[in-house]
Amino acid sequence: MTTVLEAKHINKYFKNPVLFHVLKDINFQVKKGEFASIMGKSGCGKSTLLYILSTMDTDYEGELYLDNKLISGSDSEHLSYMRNKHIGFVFQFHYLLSEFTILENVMLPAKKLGEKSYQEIEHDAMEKLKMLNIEHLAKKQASRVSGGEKQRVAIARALINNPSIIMGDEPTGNLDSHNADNVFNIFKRLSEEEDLSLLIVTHDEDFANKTDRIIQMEDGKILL
Ligand SMILES: Nc1ncnc2c1ncn2[C@@H]1O[C@H](COP(=O)(O)OP(=O)(O)OP(=O)(O)O)[C@@H](O)[C@H]1O
Repeated sequence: MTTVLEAKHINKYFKNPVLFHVLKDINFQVKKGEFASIMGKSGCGKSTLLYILSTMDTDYEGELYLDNKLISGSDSEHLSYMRNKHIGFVFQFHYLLSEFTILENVMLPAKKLGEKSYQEIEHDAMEKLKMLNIEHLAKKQASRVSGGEKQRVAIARALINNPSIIMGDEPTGNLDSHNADNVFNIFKRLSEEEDLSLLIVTHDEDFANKTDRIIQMEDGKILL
C-alpha cells in the first residue's frame, strides 16, 4: 500500500530556558486511505508533532516524507507549496473569514496555490460543498451559519486542493456529539470512498476507537 506520510527518527527540543526533549525518536507511517488518530495525555507532545508533520515547524531533527518525497530540510517556499498542495487542515476552531461567503472561504487555498482559473476553482469549491451536503450555504456569509456547518465548510476548504492527507487538531473538540458524529462520518467516508488519508489528534476516545488505528503517545514517545 502507498505511504502518504512518513516520519523517521523525529526528535524535537525546546530550549527555554533549559533543554527539554519534547519528541523522542518518533517513527511512523500513514498509508493511503488510512484513517489514523493520535491520542495521549495533555502535554505529551501531540500538537508539537502535528506542527512538524504539517511542515509549519522546521526546527527538529529527523526526516519527513510526504508522498514519498523527502521534505525535511526544504526551503520555506517549497514547504509552503507542498503544504498547500498535499495537506488539508481542520482545526478545533474553523478559522473561516466571517465577512466572506462560504464559497469564497472554500476557494481561498486554491487561489493561493494559483494553478487554476477563478471559474475552475469556483466549480471545484461547489463540488466540495455538494460532497458535504452544504451547497445551499454557498452564498451565505460565513458568520451566518451554525458551528456544525462551519466545521463542514472547514472540511470542504481542506479538500479544495485535493490533498493526499487531512490533518486535524481536535476537529470535533468544539462540537456537540451530533455534529462530532457528523464530522467523524465525513472523515470515514473520505477515507473509504476517496482513499484519502487522515491523521487526527483527538481527546475523544469514542472518536479514536472508531478510526483504523490509534497512535498512542506518552511523554514524547509513540507507544507500540
Ligand atoms: N514553545 C514552547 N517552549 C517550551 N515548551 C513548550 C513549547 N510548546 C510546548 N511546550 C511543552 O511541550 C510539551 C508538549 O506540548 P504539546 O502542546 O505538544 O502537548 P499536547 O500533547 O498537544 O497537549 P494538549 O493535549 O494539552 O494540547 C508540553 O510540556 C508543553 O508545555
